[in-house]
Amino acid sequence: MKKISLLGATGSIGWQTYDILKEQRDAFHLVAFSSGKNIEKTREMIETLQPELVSVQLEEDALALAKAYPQVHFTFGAKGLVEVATHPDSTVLVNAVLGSVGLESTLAAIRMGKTIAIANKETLVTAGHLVMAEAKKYNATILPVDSEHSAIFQSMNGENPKNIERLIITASGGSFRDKTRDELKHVTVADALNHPNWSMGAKITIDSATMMNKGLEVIEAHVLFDMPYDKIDVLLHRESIIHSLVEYHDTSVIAQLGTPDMRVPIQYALSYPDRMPLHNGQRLNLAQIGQLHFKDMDFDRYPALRLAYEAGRTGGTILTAMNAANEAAVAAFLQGKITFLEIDDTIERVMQAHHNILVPDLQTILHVDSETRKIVLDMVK
Ligand SMILES: NC(=O)C1=CN([C@@H]2O[C@H](COP(=O)(O)OP(=O)(O)OC[C@H]3O[C@@H](n4cnc5c(N)ncnc54)[C@H](OP(=O)(O)O)[C@@H]3O)[C@@H](O)[C@H]2O)C=CC1
Ligand SMILES: CC(=O)[C@@H](O)[C@H](O)COP(=O)(O)O
Ligand SMILES: [Mn+2]
Repeated sequence: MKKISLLGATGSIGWQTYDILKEQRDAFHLVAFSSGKNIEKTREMIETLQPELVSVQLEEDALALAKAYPQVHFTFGAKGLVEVATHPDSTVLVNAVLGSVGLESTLAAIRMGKTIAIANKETLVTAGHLVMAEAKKYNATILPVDSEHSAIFQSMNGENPKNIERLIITASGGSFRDKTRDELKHVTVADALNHPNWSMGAKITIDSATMMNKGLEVIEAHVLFDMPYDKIDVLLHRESIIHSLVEYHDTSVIAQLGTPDMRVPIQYALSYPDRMPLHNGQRLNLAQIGQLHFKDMDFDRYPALRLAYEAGRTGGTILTAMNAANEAAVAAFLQGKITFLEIDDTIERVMQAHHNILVPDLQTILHVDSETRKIVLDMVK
């Protein structure tokens, strides 16, 4: 029985993790979870899985829940995320919280030697060097949940990493893949949230439309698999059936395929190195699909991907600045404060003005993160 802590339980990844935990009660037990402001889902998860510890974003919600569920311990805010991540009984942390807010709790769990199943890519982008160094120091295993990185991880199974020629990360192209850049001037939030293949949280769906999601994923791959940026390519693949590929020196290419269902990489990270049947999983029928499509990436069409490669190759606090600028700009777009094309412009302006620090410590990263958010708030008001 693996004992699990879960951050971001009420989100898209968190709720799909809940789906797995409900179906696999003999294998997994949820001891602690965090949610944000969605109290209805928080209550459902408490009643179904009966954890010992729950953290919510607001103190008033924690107090109200404590009255309703006296057998559960409640906490809240940033310290609540750390308490859930470091619950003494859990050996695995699933980090499915949104944004760089997940960084400190991840580091705290790593320092306890826990296995980290990480969906929260912003943590790896903003402080990848710290996360991986601490994981090495404390012998903590980091397992990818992001579909592309799970695919790469699975395609590297049993292989010697020194034989890898390059990683090929697939990209669906997002909500606006059939539009020219000129046609993006007047797109709406509702249009942007309409992803062709995946049902995901709002922020990552917008990232997918700007291609910043792929930019974050290139950096995430560099961090997780220790690959140089000139050996990480992005390939447009409309159907999201091939989740990513690894090419080897002998020209062999190994890929992982499947219907687009995030429960597959979530469950694989939980059951690793074993596999389990997936409840109501839809099997891949390639004959029925008929054709798969591929296209080279166009960096002029998707400048956010170019910016991410630039930040990745530079390294240092520019990664934190880029990530925080993106988080703040996407939030501003979702609130109707800026247009879709202003997301890229905002990130580029922040990056151009940034004074880079090459090997930042945690305090520097947290400072750059909060200062960048203030700069963007000022730019968009
Ligand atoms: N969705 C997907 O298919 C994929 C997502 N990912 C990554 O996984 C992570 C989560 O994405 P997704 O599930 O889509 O996001 P969602 O927005 O759907 O969920 C985010 C979760 O984090 C909680 N949360 C948000 N802000 C805070 C905060 N300040 N303090 C505490 N909790 C907070 C939310 O709580 P509440 O809703 O209760 O307010 C919710 O539980 C992201 O890093 C994303 O890039 C990676 C691959 C695929
Ligand atoms: C499901 C998942 O892992 C997302 O990150 C997904 O990759 C988004 O799709 P695209 O960014 O390829 O549009
Ligand atoms: Mn992904």
